[in-house]
Amino acid sequence: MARYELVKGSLALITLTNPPVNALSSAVRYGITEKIKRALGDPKVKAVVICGENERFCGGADIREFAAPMRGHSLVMLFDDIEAGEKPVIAAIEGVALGGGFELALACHYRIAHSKARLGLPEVTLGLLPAAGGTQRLPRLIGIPAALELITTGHHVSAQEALKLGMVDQITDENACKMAVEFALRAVAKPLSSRRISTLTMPCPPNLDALFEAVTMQVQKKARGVMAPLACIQAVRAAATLPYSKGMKRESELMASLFSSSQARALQYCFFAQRTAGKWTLPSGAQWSNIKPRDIRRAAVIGLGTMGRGIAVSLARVGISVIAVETEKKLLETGRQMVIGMLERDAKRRGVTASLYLLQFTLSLQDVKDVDIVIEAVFEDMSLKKRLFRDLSKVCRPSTLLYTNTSGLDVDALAGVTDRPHMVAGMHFFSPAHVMKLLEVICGPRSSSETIATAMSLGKRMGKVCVAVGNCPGFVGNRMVKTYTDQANFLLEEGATPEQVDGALEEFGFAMGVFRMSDLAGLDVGWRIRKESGLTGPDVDPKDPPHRRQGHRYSPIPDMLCEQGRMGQKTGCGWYVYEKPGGTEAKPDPLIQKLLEGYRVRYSIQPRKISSQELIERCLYVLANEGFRVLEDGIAVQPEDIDVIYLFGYGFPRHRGGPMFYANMVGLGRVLDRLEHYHHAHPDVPHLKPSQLLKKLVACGSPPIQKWKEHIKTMHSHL
Ligand SMILES: CCCCCCCC(=O)CC(=O)SCCNC(=O)CCNC(=O)[C@H](O)C(C)(C)COP(=O)(O)OP(=O)(O)OC[C@H]1O[C@@H](n2cnc3c(N)ncnc32)[C@H](O)[C@@H]1OP(=O)(O)O
Ligand SMILES: NC(=O)C1=CN([C@@H]2O[C@H](COP(=O)(O)OP(=O)(O)OC[C@H]3O[C@@H](n4cnc5c(N)ncnc54)[C@H](O)[C@@H]3O)[C@@H](O)[C@H]2O)C=CC1
Repeated sequence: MARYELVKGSLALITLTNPPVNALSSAVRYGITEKIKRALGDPKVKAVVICGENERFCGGADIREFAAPMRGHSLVMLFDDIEAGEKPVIAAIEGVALGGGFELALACHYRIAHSKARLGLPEVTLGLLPAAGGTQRLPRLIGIPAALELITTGHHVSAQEALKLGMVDQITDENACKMAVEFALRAVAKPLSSRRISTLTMPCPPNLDALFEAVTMQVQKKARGVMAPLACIQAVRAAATLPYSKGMKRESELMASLFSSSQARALQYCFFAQRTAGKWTLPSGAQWSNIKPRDIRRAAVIGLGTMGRGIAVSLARVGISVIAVETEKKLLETGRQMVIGMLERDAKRRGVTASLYLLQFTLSLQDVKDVDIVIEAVFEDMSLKKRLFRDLSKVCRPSTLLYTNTSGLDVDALAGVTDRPHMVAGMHFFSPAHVMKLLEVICGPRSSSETIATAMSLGKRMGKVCVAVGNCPGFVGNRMVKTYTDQANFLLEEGATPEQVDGALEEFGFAMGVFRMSDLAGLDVGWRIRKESGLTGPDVDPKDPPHRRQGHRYSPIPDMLCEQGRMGQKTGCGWYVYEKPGGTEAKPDPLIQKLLEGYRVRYSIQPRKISSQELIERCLYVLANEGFRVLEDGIAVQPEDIDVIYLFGYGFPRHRGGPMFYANMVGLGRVLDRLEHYHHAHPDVPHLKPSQLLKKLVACGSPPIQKWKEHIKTMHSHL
């Protein structure tokens, strides 16, 4: 786990050997401790270089080991020994130096980094703090403000930035290890006292209290209820106010309070869930590792509305040429200007040149005949989309793959009108498509493995987190979110207000509650979908009373808002009122209060006071319940896929892990009990009826989430 070599007769080269990221597992910690002892004790050795195998210095502690209490050699003692040693130790940083890996580098006397390396202390993103001296050494090295920024956000920095901040001593385009060896030979003669970071005097700005207060407020605003960033601030404050040894003690106490917290477990689960979702498998046996995706160079985007524009930008900024198609000159021109503006702003932010030469705009579908793929983003209208897919199969060459960005229509029905049903699938982007990280890739029953692999790999190339899911109305995300918004609407009928429901959800950790989010997205989006599925509009069965549709309870309140032209932020009012159309500051609207009161009177609903507990349980347990049904139906293969969709597409608070992980944390037995209770109270809401899978898991003793897969019938997979 750590290799030892004597080079140039007087240098010990210690290489961490724990692929793929040389994580500091207990075996690695043991290995380095032994090798450092040997190097420091060998009179032939005058200096030491530490590097990592496969051009990666170290990705930090082995996160998998955090599931159990930490055992084995202590990093803190090892790092103190390295720093206190009388021989210069040089960290040769290639690839990454993150978390414990960067703390190891901070304990060394010098740091040489490759120009492409990335460095940082991302522990906070795992619900922890850098507890191997990171919170004490980094502020001493680069000052309190910069250290606070890095430690509380977990941001990685480039080697160039690290050099500017003083985190490394030198950067190189050559092999960092070779450079470090040469550097070490020169360092032998130099005194080490000024190189021991723990002994440096802390550079303290004069207004220390104000600084800590401002950062605390910033953190509380950005990540409400999240513990780790606040603990990070306290640890850095200790560095600023206490001697090193006392600061280390405080760092360790704060880490102990985080280490076994539910937030840390949730955040670490998110880290692995994201990686698990990237490893998709189809029932045919095709998977991420054995199917070659097509190389995509030219794409067409049909429809330059809200979504088409973002999709065009996402493609062009990774070097894919785009032909965008619209129906009218005016719409094409508006779309063109928007896309160009978005690309230019994006390029400016990234310090690159906007790749405008990759864009082409047309009113003729014939122009897409030679592209590798088409992504359709026209109105959510099945007959329009079918017409378009028929035309596309006539226009495009036989090898062109066809994708739809529908938010919930049947992908297979679209495949069925083409001459190439196996080459059709869904690529469901989220709005705004050039910003949101999630991409649901929808596998129709006839979609080929290559079609799916190509969408997944293209998504990754565009910087998306891709999740492969099956084909059903709303797929995973929108199918589930309907149950959540339905509950929120029912709660309004029963006595809650939009601000009460949103307040409870925001307190839980959502950046925006369900009603504020609907106002932002536009209420007309859901209205159009409800009309399309016959829940409102002329297709409604006239025998259905207003609060019942298709045999179940239905809330017509959102439709009533749309009928009044209250479409959300864009019209200046929706569930809330805004200062102007397009305004963002939501204020409670007395007209909504009146509308709700009138509704309750008309349907003889006695309003009641609803607790935050009920608001959260009804909205979130029903969400997880539908997640269990999604798993049961084989629309998602594993709970991690659902959670990743909710984390990246719906703003589910990361420190809660996602709806399925949250249900697991609450306890499946409790979720089942509460759903039974609410279903008993509202028998006309089928989504409150506990799913079979939930009952089965509880009957099996509520296994941990990683084991649920064993209880899901994979032979029914629709992927
Ligand atoms: C009281 C107790 C006191 C304890 C004191 C200890 C305090 C500490 O020292 C705390 C820490 O370090 S916490 C760890 C901090 N490090 C990180 O957060 C880095 C996590 N890794 C990454 O960002 C990317 O993997 C990275 C950028 C490194 C590489 O990205 P890639 O996209 O190239 O590769 P991935 O697909 O992400 O990863 C490849 C495989 O490696 C696994 N992995 C990555 N980092 C790991 C890590 N740190 N520990 C364990 N496994 C890790 C990753 O899961 C993936 O595995 P497979 O999915 O099986 O292939
Ligand atoms: N808006 C959203 O938040 C999301 C929407 N979607 C889906 O993306 C699709 C597009 O939605 P939006 O961009 O919001 O709609 P939009 O109404 O903003 O834009 C649709 C555009 O398609 C154009 N169009 C219509 N027929 C066309 C044709 N035959 N050829 C070329 N262009 C044509 C229209 O002129 C319009 O500019 C829909 O299927 C929607 O369900 C998916 C995810 C999120």
